Amino acid sequence: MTSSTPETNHPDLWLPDWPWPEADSHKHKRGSLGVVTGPAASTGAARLAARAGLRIGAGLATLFCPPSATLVNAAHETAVMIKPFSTPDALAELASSSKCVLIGPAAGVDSTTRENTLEVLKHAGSSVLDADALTVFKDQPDALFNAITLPAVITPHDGEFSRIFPGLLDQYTRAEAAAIAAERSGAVVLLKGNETLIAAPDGRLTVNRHASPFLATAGSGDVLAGMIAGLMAQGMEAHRAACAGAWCHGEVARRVGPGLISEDLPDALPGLLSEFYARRA
Ligand SMILES: NC(=O)C1=CN([C@@H]2O[C@H](COP(=O)(O)OP(=O)(O)OC[C@H]3O[C@@H](n4cnc5c(N)ncnc54)[C@H](O)[C@@H]3O)[C@@H](O)[C@H]2O)[C@@H](O)CC1
Ligand SMILES: Nc1ncnc2c1ncn2[C@@H]1O[C@H](COP(=O)(O)OP(=O)(O)O)[C@@H](O)[C@H]1O
Repeated sequence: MTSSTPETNHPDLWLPDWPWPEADSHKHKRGSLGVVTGPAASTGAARLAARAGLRIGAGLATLFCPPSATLVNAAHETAVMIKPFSTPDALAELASSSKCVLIGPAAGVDSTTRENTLEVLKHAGSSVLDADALTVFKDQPDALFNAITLPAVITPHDGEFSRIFPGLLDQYTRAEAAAIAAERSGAVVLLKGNETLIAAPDGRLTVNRHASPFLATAGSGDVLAGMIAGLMAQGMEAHRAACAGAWCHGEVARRVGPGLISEDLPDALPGLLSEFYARRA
């Protein structure tokens, strides 16, 4: 177990690795992101995430949805694409052609989400797991950890963290708990809160305090997961992508300020990204 003090998150840690498009880039080169939606009445969280992933630079963002959710998704989206799937095998095929897949936001706490999550972990180039994709492993967290063999980020809030790492938050500091969780799971663990801990299995440990209390609103975590997945779709290394996502999420929240709703966050990214772009070497 590490007892080291976390490094404070700052753009110097990841801005040099920002995946800017080259002059000869095209959308496929910039990286494809897939986001799995829940059934028809539970699709908003995944749409927030997909929009965030596209805004942060993924060349293609596609919602992978059960057939029942096709029309509701299609009615809401324009730049984000929609691909329905009916079975875990069909999702596996879609995941195989994605550089990163995000699953969990409003996916549903049921065996379908569990099977779909295992397919994503096996077939996507990299994965981000949030919300229900973590909760479904409450009774058997080792089944989740054993399936993590490729780059993966998990983004639990305290409730979700305690379901898959029972007792850690009672026995250790948040920094220690996140570090142990990363080592145990093999994933980068981003433990959300007003101070967010970001731990990698190799021992890197970062704390993000660049945030806003106005992030305490429904769907803001879904946007964060989408930002991280969008950066991983562009090839950014998992721990750096998680740190970059957390900082940018906090910065756009500060810019929006009082009255913030989650929809505002992705659309505040271009202003921030333009400042980053002007600073590049
Ligand atoms: N627009 C949408 O469609 C949204 C859908 N959402 C989805 O709604 C489902 C339920 O998510 P929730 O996160 O509300 O609920 P959870 O199913 O994770 O359970 C919430 C419970 O967890 C415990 N908890 C402990 N620490 C917590 C913390 N820091 N934050 C929140 N809960 C904490 C509390 O006891 C709380 O009652 C998920 O599938 C989620 O993705 C939410 O993301 C909100 C937005
Ligand atoms: N008081 C706060 N100060 C700073 N950030 C916060 C605060 N409350 C919540 N957040 C951030 O908002 C996000 C909430 O995510 P989450 O709990 O998953 O919500 P949701 O499921 O509604 O998307 C996380 O990134 C968390 O760090």
